[in-house]
Amino acid sequence: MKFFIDTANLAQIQEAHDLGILDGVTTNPSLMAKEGIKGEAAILQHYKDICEIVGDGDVSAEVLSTDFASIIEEGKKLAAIDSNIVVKVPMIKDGVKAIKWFTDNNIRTNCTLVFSAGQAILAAKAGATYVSPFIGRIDDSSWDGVELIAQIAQIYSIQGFKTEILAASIRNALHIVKCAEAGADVCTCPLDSILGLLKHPLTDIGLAKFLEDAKKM
Ligand SMILES: O=P(O)(O)OC[C@H]1O[C@](O)(CO)[C@@H](O)[C@@H]1O
Repeated sequence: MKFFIDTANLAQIQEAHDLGILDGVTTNPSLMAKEGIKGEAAILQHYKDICEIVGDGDVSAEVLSTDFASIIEEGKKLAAIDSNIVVKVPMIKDGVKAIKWFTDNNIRTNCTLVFSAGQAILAAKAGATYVSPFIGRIDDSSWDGVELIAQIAQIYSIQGFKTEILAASIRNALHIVKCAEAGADVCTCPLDSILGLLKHPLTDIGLAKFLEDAKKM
C-alpha cells in the first residue's frame, strides 16, 4: 500500500519525505486555503514546490471548476506543472465526463468526493487513475467508511478495474491499518496519523529496559 500525505504544508511534506516512506501528496482547496495560498500564480507555484519536495511521487491538485469546459482548461494547466501532477476532479456529471477526456488524453486523475460504491464504479468506468472514498466523513455520519473500501476493492477485483483505491479523509492510525486490511491501494493521511503508527507502549517500555540493561554490559 502506498502512503500519501494529506496536506499542503511544505514543512510537513518535507518531514514525511525525510522519513523515507512517502509515495505522494494529496491536497484540496481547504488545505491550500489553510496555508494562505491565494490567486492562480501562487497556487501553481505552490504545487511546483510540493512536486520538488516529493520528487518521484504523485501530487493531487484539485480543479475548482464544475463545468466540463472549465474543468478541462484548468486540469490542463495543472497537469502542465509537472509530470507527477494528478488532476483531482469531483464526482459530478461534468467531472465524470472530464475524467474520461483526461484519460483519453493521457492525463492522470483522482476522482474525489466519493461516498458510495456506485460512484466508485462510475469513476473506474471513466478511467480514473485513483478513486478517493472519504472514509472519515462517512464514519462521521454513522456509516462504516472502511466497509466501503472493502466493497469497492471487491467490485474492482471482480470487474478487473484498474483504478486504484485511495482511502481519503483518514482520521487516525487505526483507519490506516483497517484500510490496508480492506484492500486500499493508497492511504492519504495527515502527518499525525502516519506518526501514530509508530506508537506502542510496550515498544517504549522494552526500549527503556534494553537501554537500562545495556549499562551493565
Ligand atoms: O474529511 P477531511 O479530513 O477533511 O478529509 C478530506 C479528504 O479529501 C481529500 O481531498 C481527498 O483526497 C483529501 O485531501 C482528504 O483526505
